[in-house]
Amino acid sequence: MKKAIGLLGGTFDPIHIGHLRPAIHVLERLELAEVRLLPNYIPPHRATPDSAPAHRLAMVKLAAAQTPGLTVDDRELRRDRPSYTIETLIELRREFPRVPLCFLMGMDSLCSLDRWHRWQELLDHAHLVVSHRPGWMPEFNPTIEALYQAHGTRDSEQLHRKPAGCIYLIDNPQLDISSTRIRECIRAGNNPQYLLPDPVADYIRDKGLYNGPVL
Ligand SMILES: Nc1ncnc2c1ncn2[C@@H]1O[C@H](COP(=O)(O)OP(=O)(O)OP(=O)(O)O)[C@@H](O)[C@H]1O
Ligand SMILES: O=C(O)c1ccc[n+]([C@@H]2O[C@H](COP(=O)([O-])O)[C@@H](O)[C@H]2O)c1
Repeated sequence: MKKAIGLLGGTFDPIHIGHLRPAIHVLERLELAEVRLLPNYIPPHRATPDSAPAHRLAMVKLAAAQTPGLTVDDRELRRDRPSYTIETLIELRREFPRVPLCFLMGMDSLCSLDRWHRWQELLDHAHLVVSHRPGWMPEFNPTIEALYQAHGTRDSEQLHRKPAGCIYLIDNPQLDISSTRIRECIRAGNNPQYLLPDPVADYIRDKGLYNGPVL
């Protein structure tokens, strides 16, 4: 079987170290072929992002350019409608019929997975690799608990033996960073250095995103 592909979907408004360190950790620990960063167009379950899709994509590209193994997949931005993960996974599965696909997410995303569009079908097309996130204990509601009982594994080899169907909680270094906090930091006129890659911070400053000063 070909090497597994990692997928990290997000609004990335903006992309930050809390996305990138877990992505690199998973890439290396699970020996993935790559981790594709998939910026969404219209996030299904949240308010419209502050910055336009083109800005969010540009920042994701700047972040990925610095790191071997991280690539950018802009397919959701080419669909002019809410970015439902199930549609993305079905499309990718058609392109890679037998390759293991690992959809990466933070613990916050797993805890609310039962509110995703056609969530029962997600594991037919991909594994879920879940990073711990400060403030989010793996305390599942009964539906997610049942899903985890049926699909959870502690054996990472399973992710390579099967193309889809496992939930794997990965023990990653935890970083208490969010895009919300970064937007607030910039809005308050504070310095976001070391929370996100320098080229992304420069881009935000140049474009005056999040009401920061345009230089
Ligand atoms: N610090 C973090 N540690 C682990 N996973 C994270 C972290 N930040 C984001 N993620 C995960 O990355 C994915 C994309 O996150 P998203 O782009 O919404 O970032 P965010 O920081 O949660 O944004 P916001 O604060 O705007 O809600 C989600 O699956 C989320 O759980
Ligand atoms: O498909 C859904 O219904 C769905 C609901 C919520 C989130 N998602 C996806 O989960 C990823 C993280 O979302 P977010 O809102 O935390 O940036 C991103 O790829 C979203 O498109 C998908």
